[in-house]
Amino acid sequence: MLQSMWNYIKKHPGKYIFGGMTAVFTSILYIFPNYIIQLFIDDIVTSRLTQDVLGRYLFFLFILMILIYAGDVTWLRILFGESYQFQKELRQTGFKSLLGFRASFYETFRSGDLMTRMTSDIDTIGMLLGYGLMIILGDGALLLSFLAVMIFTISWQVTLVSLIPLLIFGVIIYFLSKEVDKRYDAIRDSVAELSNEVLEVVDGVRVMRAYGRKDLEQKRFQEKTQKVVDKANHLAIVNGLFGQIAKAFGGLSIAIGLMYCSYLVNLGQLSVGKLVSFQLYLAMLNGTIWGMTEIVVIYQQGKVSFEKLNNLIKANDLMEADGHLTLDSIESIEFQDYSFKYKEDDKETIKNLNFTLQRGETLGIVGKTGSGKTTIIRQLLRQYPISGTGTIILNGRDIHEYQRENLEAMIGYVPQEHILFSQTVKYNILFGNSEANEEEQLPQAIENAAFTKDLERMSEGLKTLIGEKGVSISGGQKQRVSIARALIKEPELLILDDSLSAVDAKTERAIITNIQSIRGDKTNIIVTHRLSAVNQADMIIVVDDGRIVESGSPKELLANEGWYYEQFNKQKSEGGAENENIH
Ligand SMILES: Nc1ncnc2c1ncn2[C@@H]1O[C@H](COP(=O)(O)OP(=O)(O)OP(=O)(O)O)[C@@H](O)[C@H]1O
Repeated sequence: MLQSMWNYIKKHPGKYIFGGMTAVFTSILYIFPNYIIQLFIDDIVTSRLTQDVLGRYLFFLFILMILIYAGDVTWLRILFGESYQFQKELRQTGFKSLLGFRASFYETFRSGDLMTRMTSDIDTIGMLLGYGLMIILGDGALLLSFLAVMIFTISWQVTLVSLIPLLIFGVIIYFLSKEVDKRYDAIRDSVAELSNEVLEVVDGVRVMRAYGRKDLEQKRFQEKTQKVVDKANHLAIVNGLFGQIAKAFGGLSIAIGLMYCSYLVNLGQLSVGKLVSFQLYLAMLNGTIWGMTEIVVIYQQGKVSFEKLNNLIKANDLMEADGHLTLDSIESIEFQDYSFKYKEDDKETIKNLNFTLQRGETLGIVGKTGSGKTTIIRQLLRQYPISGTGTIILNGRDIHEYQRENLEAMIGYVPQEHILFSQTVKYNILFGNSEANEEEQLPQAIENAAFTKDLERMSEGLKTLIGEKGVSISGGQKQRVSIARALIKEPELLILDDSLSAVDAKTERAIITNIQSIRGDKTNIIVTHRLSAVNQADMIIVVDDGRIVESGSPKELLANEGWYYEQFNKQKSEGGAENENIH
């Protein structure tokens, strides 16, 4: 952690050198008011105080006050400004890592935990570079200057003796700091748990109400907030000890100093003015040492937070190294004896897949729920590291030889759970292709996704805000906005993963017909439970328990009289499937 802070400081040497010098200069100025008071008292004791001299002392005190104020404002502004800048850089680095991670990473980190790392942990680290450095620079410089003045202008023996309790105090603080570390770690974990709870409740509030679980959730939430309070109290006990011990040892050091000074005054070896100013220095020294103990707490908390953030930034989602080849088009996709297993599972989810898809063809993937259809799609999207056997060949080369980002740019993916942003309809569609022409491509994509009529009914049209800040749109509308987003990208490969489940059969037919007519020689993969969505496909594979159990054109599969044939007839009798125009 210190290394990364040091690296930041080294990047801005000018500001830190100027800030540091101003801090030291200002700290030295703090000595002078005490010195003036010392002269003032000695003048009273020796009856040398005149109105003139008093006026001069007051004038100097006034000037010192202004200089100290200006100095403190200058260096503190630099320090805190840079601390916010440092936080900004950490957030950007963290966010960049988040964007780079794959599905497997998000399955191990919970959202609340990620939020805590990106928000309060970074605040805590920033506090160390801002407030922490302020204490080190300000109080450190004060401490050194007070010590120097006490040793050289008053008495080094008195200074040493008075400091003994403070040294013992330092040792105690060192051991207490370890406890702070543990207890702070526990607090931030319980805060992360609380954030998870809030996110889950916000996400599932409708289901929660429908199941009458409001009171139960309230109770669970109360328990979690109570846990945070308990952990905070647990930490406060140790933090509180710091203050009490500091006061006790500080008092002891003032008492020792006072006794020793009085003894020297009696012997005539110390003036009364020096005794008073020594006590003032000692009191101020205590203040700075108290500040230095705070740095222990801030440091320990910063260390815990930094480790958490670093775990995120350095997290390895175990993806294989990126490939080097670039893609301009997708000519063919071939699965060769391909098997894949999720990290947590002990057996393979998809097994020995063999199929080929040529440019311009449409592949339908069907099968029972949980049979592995989405898992096949995830392999093409390279959401998981290689953990299976066999190969996926793209344009004659292993898929892993291609640059991931380049491959992603070729694919238009409509996932099962439709993720839309809390923005306008237009923003969500143009998200697929920000350079798309708004006069032509945008309305075309909307039309092809059969969303034009829905849009006309929306009061603000394309500017309608959807999601959190705007209107809630239906599941079927969400699906079509997502499809329009993929279509506007005009991708080489379009993947619809059960993306038509919430639209009626007529709308589904319209979308499929549109896709087939506009996609020309581009490739499509349609995963579906409704067989009518793939009755125009060039090839269909039927997946069962991760294996391809049937494959061929819709006509061939009907002739096979297997699972496809059964389902087709079942759906037809239920009025769902359309058997017209079967290939
Ligand atoms: N991230 C994951 N980690 C571990 N197992 C997973 C993961 N995702 C899916 N599975 C398991 O893999 C199997 C296949 O899931 P998959 O989502 O590919 O099926 P599917 O055919 O698309 O199902 P559906 O039709 O219901 O969408 C299931 O048993 C599922 O529990």
